[in-house]
Amino acid sequence: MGVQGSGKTTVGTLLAARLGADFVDGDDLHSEHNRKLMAAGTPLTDAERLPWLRAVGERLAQGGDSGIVVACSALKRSYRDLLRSFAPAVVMVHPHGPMEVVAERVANRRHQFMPPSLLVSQYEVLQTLQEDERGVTVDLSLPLEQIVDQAADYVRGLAAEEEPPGSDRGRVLGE
Ligand SMILES: Nc1ncnc2c1ncn2[C@@H]1O[C@H](COP(=O)(O)OP(=O)(O)OP(=O)(O)O)[C@@H](O)[C@H]1O
Ligand SMILES: O=C(O)[C@H](O)[C@@H](O)[C@H](O)[C@H](O)CO
Repeated sequence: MGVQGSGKTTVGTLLAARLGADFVDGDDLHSEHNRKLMAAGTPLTDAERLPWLRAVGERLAQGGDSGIVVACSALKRSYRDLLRSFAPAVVMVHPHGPMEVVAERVANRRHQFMPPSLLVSQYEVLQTLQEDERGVTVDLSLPLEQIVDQAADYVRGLAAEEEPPGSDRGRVLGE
């Protein structure tokens, strides 16, 4: 999860490889209508995000043979509640940090539909992870390797904790 340019695709791809899981970019699940709105510099409303979040939830719920990592902004608590209604065991990884750092990154990359002008609105909408949400916040200013280490440690820690005692599913994700 995270604002545009926070590193969801980059971190998600590396994390999925580390865990041996599939990777899906939620950007690929947006409707043509939503893509056009964003490309024109119009932030999506809750109602416009809803069908997209459902599609992301369905994809999460389908999973993959060895797990799945999905990149999705999931900016509000209510959006994440919706995703959890599809996939209750989902773990959030949130690369988070100063807007100035992200602004510089988005200024230096090309995106298929997301203009840098939407970044302020993304920070305005963002609600960070709350205490009772299963997830980890990582500092997006860190080198990618460290971000992925922290995220993978968190996910593996949870997987080990949640392994039922005496289970023959002793293998921790990605090992
Ligand atoms: N920790 C990092 N250190 C340096 N550069 C980074 C880091 N994380 C991401 N980047 C760079 O920042 C840019 C944005 O990253 P990325 O595309 O992964 O973000 P995103 O959240 O998926 O964006 P969007 O949601 O807009 O698709 C890319 O050019 C990426 O290489
Ligand atoms: O929730 C939203 O406003 C949007 O869908 C975006 O956040 C994009 O999907 C994405 O992150 C592209 O940069």
